[in-house]
Amino acid sequence: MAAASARQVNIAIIGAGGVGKCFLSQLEQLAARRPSPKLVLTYICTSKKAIYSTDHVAIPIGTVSSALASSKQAPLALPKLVDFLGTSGSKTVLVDNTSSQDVADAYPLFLSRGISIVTPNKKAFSGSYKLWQDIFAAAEQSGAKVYHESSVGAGLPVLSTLKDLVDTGDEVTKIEGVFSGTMSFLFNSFAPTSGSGGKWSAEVKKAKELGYTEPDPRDDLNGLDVARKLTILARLAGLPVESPTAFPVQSLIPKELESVASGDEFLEKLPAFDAQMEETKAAAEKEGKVVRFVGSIDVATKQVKVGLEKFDLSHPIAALKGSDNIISFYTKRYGSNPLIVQGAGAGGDVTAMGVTSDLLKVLSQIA
Ligand SMILES: NC(=O)C1=CN([C@@H]2O[C@H](COP(=O)(O)OP(=O)(O)OC[C@H]3O[C@@H](n4cnc5c(N)ncnc54)[C@H](OP(=O)(O)O)[C@@H]3O)[C@@H](O)[C@H]2O)C=CC1
Ligand SMILES: N[C@@H](CC=O)C(=O)O
Ligand code: NA
Repeated sequence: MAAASARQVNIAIIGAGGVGKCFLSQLEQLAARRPSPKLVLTYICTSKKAIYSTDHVAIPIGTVSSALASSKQAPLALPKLVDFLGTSGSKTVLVDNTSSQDVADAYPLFLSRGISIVTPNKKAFSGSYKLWQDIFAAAEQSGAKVYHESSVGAGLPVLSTLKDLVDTGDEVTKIEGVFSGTMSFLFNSFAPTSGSGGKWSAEVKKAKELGYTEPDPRDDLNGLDVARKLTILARLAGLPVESPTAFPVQSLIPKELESVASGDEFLEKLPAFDAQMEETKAAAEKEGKVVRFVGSIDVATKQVKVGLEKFDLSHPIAALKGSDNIISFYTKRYGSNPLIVQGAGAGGDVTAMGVTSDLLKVLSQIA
């Protein structure tokens, strides 16, 4: 076991993809800017490779990408990782930059061993309601912290805003808007309020290249990514939604492509179905409107829904740009003028910013 240090916090990272790489760069800057507590990276892995030493020696953050590429170490199995981190002698924060359900399922184990968690991964908080309860019960029992701001609206202050509304005694009646950076980008470029727009399948490819989509873009196009976000928001607003499939969710996956084997094969075959989305766009245009992918939670009636809707060209949802999300909170205090959060809802840097700011919140409480 390494020597304990009160002013040292160990960091363990799972996942070094689009968001993970941006987080590493923000962590390096943070560690350089803030000498105390000393932030020490002791473990990092992808799905196949890892870097760590049994005596928890600091891994130089700046060289992680090349060191991971040449590493011969395999990742520790999750229960072994819990033991490894739990016996370091220092407070530890796990940063989960994957979209893995297996990692998410292990959160109660990490938390019960006093390991705090920050993550943009939606799976833990939008899986079964039991997992949600187990996570917060484990954190409560051990005092470990868990923050997941980037699981909704990337780095935008969506969860912190909702939590503040609820904690200060406001009554949230409705939450609605555009919750997907990918869907926002797709419809803003495929069906813009002026001009003709690009081909649907080409825009889907672009969204993936820009790092907006889930690792498998079908998880965005089938509406499940938005359904997961609404599940998280509904639970925080006090509705014990059982799962993201417990309410109506519209999928934009063509029927014929529902069973293709991989995301890559899906992208290859998608151009043959561009006409379907063109029809949807033309139907809205006939009414002088544009089509957008939105979601809403009606707290009073307990209704949650996700899907396509048509909007007048002057509507704020129609006028969004790039990967912007717009989320309106209707509450008793705010009356008929909702509190609105708007800005980029996807992308490595803005997502990592939410994770880094969560890390700062944890540090302020544990170090
Ligand atoms: N991209 C965005 O704009 C946003 C993303 N998010 C969330 O951030 C998370 C990461 O997204 P992103 O960086 O784009 O995804 P990427 O696919 O780019 O990266 C995922 C990383 O996780 C690793 N990984 C996956 N499964 C495991 C596992 N079981 N054990 C260890 N490592 C694993 C992958 O390793 P390998 O390469 O070996 O497979 C890869 O390094 C997701 O949960 C996503 O929903 C949230 C908000 C916005
Ligand atoms: N794929 C997601 C990423 C952020 O959650 C999105 O496009 O919004
Ligand atoms: Na957020």
